[in-house]
Amino acid sequence: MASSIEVMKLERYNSYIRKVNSTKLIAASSKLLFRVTLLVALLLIFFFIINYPPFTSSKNNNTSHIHHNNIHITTHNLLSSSIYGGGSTWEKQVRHSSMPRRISGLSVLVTGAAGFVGSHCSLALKKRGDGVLGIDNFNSYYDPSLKRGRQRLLAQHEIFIVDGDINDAELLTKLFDIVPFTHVLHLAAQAGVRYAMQNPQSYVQSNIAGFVNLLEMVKLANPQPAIVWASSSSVYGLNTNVPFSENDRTDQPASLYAATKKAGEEIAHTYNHIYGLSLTALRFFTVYGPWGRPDMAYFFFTKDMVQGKPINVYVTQDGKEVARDFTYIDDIVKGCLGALDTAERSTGSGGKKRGPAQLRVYNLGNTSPISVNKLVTILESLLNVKAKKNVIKMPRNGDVPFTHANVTLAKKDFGYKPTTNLSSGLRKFVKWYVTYYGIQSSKELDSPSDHSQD
Ligand SMILES: O=C(O)[C@H]1O[C@H](OP(=O)(O)OP(=O)(O)OC[C@H]2O[C@@H](n3ccc(=O)[nH]c3=O)[C@H](O)[C@@H]2O)[C@H](O)[C@@H](O)[C@@H]1O
Repeated sequence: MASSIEVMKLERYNSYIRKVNSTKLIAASSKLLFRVTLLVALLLIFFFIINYPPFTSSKNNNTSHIHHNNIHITTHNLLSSSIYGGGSTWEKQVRHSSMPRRISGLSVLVTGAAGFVGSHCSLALKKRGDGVLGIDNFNSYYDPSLKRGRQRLLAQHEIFIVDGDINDAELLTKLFDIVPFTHVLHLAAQAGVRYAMQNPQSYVQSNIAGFVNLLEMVKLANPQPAIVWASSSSVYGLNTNVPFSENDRTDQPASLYAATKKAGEEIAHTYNHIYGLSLTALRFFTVYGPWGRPDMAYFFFTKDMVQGKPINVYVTQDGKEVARDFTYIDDIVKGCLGALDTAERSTGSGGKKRGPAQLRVYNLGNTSPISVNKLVTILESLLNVKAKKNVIKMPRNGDVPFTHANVTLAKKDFGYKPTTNLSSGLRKFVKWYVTYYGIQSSKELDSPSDHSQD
């Protein structure tokens, strides 16, 4: 009996000792955990500082005179790390997105990547194994949710778009510091011919100041990428030679938009001449297609016709039909990639020219002008609705009566050959439109007769 009591006592004592020990163990391990957490936090802070030096490298000092004039940039300067992500995740995304996945693949910075042409080109480049990094300021010139939609599409293909402005020298310098881009596809711009009368400054800010800022940064980048950029058929202005050839005069712009694009071509000449930048201007002719721009006639005609609203169809002052060389997006993308692939290297380094560099200008059009009236007829049959047309004289708002591209040069230099006619291109657009906006599809759209030209 006595011995069983002793056994119980012993057991109780043992369990007491176990409790004391485990309490000590918990206390010791929480101390250890605290120290490890502290160490990890210190290490993280250390790596953060190493990865993100302040924006005052020697390279930036070269450009500091530019920043001082720019209020927009000064604000960013203070907030830079919070605006640009400021963590290694952001930098990893930048590197990952711009890394080519094929041997001799390009590494392309696409400005305006959330735009119409920018998003299509980014996808095409990525699909063939090139590295693509986008930059876009997601401005509200037209519905930014469409731009966010394009961004989501690109993200599915592992293309990262930096939320930023081409006027931001700090940001561009940072991107060129992180990535040795081989090319810049510069498509960021204030587009639209008629809007230039409402907001002229936005054209100067994007198409002139923004372009110069980009060129200043490219000039200092090492390696210096080649630049392919979007000019416009509107530079032909009141030119009457048809079809428009690159040698025709372009000194009679009919809108401020056209004047800023023409200014871009002259600025390109200067940077090529002084700094040895390789520059190729592509004069796009009224580009249309899925994921297009809602400010363009074919897009808002579709919207208004679906909603039963009237549309204005312009005719010239003497009552003639207005026509455009409407060009399908896939053809434009092929042209952009062809121009990138044949672009020679920039020859400068450290902001100094080391030899002559390539300077090119190409028309990218469809070579078959179609009247706006005909465009409306095609839309009527695709949407199965009758348009409520107001036929009015073209207001004096910068529009030109017709455009028509001669693309011989682009064909010769990189095999450019448009293959989509307006009917089949619009069919693809309308198909996208009704799906994207959740509109009941008409029978017409589902029919298989999808004839491309040629
Ligand atoms: O190729 C180009 O250079 C330019 O093409 C388009 O400019 P635009 O050809 O004027 O395209 P839309 O604005 O879509 O106009 C197409 C046609 O519809 C006509 N239109 C426009 C608006 C309207 O209400 N009614 C109408 O008949 C215009 O006069 C024009 O002939 C783009 O908006 C520019 O950004 C681009 O640079």
